[in-house]
Amino acid sequence: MPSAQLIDGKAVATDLRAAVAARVGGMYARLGLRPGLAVVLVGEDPASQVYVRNKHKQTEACGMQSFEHRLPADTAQADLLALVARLNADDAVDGILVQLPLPRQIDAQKVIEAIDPAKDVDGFHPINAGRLATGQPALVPCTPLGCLMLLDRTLGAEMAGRHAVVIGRSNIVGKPMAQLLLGRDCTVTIAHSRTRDLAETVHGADIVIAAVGRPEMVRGFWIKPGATVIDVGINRLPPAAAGGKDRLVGDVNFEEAKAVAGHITPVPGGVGPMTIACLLSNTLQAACARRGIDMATL
Ligand SMILES: Nc1nc2c(c(=O)[nH]1)N[C@@H](CN(C=O)c1ccc(C(=O)N[C@@H](CCC(=O)O)C(=O)O)cc1)CN2
Repeated sequence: MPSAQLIDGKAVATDLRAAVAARVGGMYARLGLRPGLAVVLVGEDPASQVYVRNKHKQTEACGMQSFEHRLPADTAQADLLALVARLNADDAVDGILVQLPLPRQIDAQKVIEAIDPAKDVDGFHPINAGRLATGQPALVPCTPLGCLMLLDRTLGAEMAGRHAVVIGRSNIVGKPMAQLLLGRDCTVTIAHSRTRDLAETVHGADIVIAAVGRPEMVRGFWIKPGATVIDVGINRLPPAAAGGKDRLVGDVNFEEAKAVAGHITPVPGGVGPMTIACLLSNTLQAACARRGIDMATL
């Protein structure tokens, strides 16, 4: 049985963090400036706590300033908006990220729209979404940006003219991913939970981006032989055997798909590590843009 080549997101993320750290070092040596990233966590969601801790560690490891703000789960929306306003006004802060999901009493869209678009390192603000959609320079959401970097390394110019199917239409992954693929001259289909004949649609794809949030939904027989499969899903399942550990699986049935695909990302170790590496890259980009520094000169 042939087996797909694994796309090693962990290794690509390590390279990207090293490239960011080198430029941050250059910025400090020449200008005495360190980019600053503020991360806000509301509540105690266990997965979010891990992601925020990793963001803090990796931000400091690449030489940037990390400002962490932890608020209780019952924080009022007005208090979170007041914190965002303070971070917008703080010149030491180049990037602001409010960790999602937020507790129910807070309207996430209102919070996203309160962030200064120049500091919106998540790329979720409508200004950045609009810039991406119209082909202008933008801060791009980290997970789809990470997927694009993996595709650039795997397929490069071969992406042009290929049929890409994005499964999922969220503002965070599906929609920006489709825009990025259009930017690489792919023919793009956005599929979602209401798509009829999803298996058949996916079977026509040279590139599959699975971002539905349903464990192992994409089956091996859906995949066109030789296709490139990028799995964005991170689903935690109970242990296979009593006393074991939780299992992390993607939105793709990995064992089935790897027998058919040409290239595939694993879960864990595929798209996930790229998300934080791209956040650091976006923070450096925001710091340079805000201060009129040409990043290429660092
Ligand atoms: N404001 C935001 N909130 C959230 C985002 C985001 O981009 N901006 N994305 C996700 C969570 N996330 C970062 O915040 C994230 C998810 C996964 C990983 C990662 O490294 N995953 C590992 C597995 C780690 C594990 O054991 O859980 C992997 O896939 O190898 C990093 C960051 C939702 N919220």
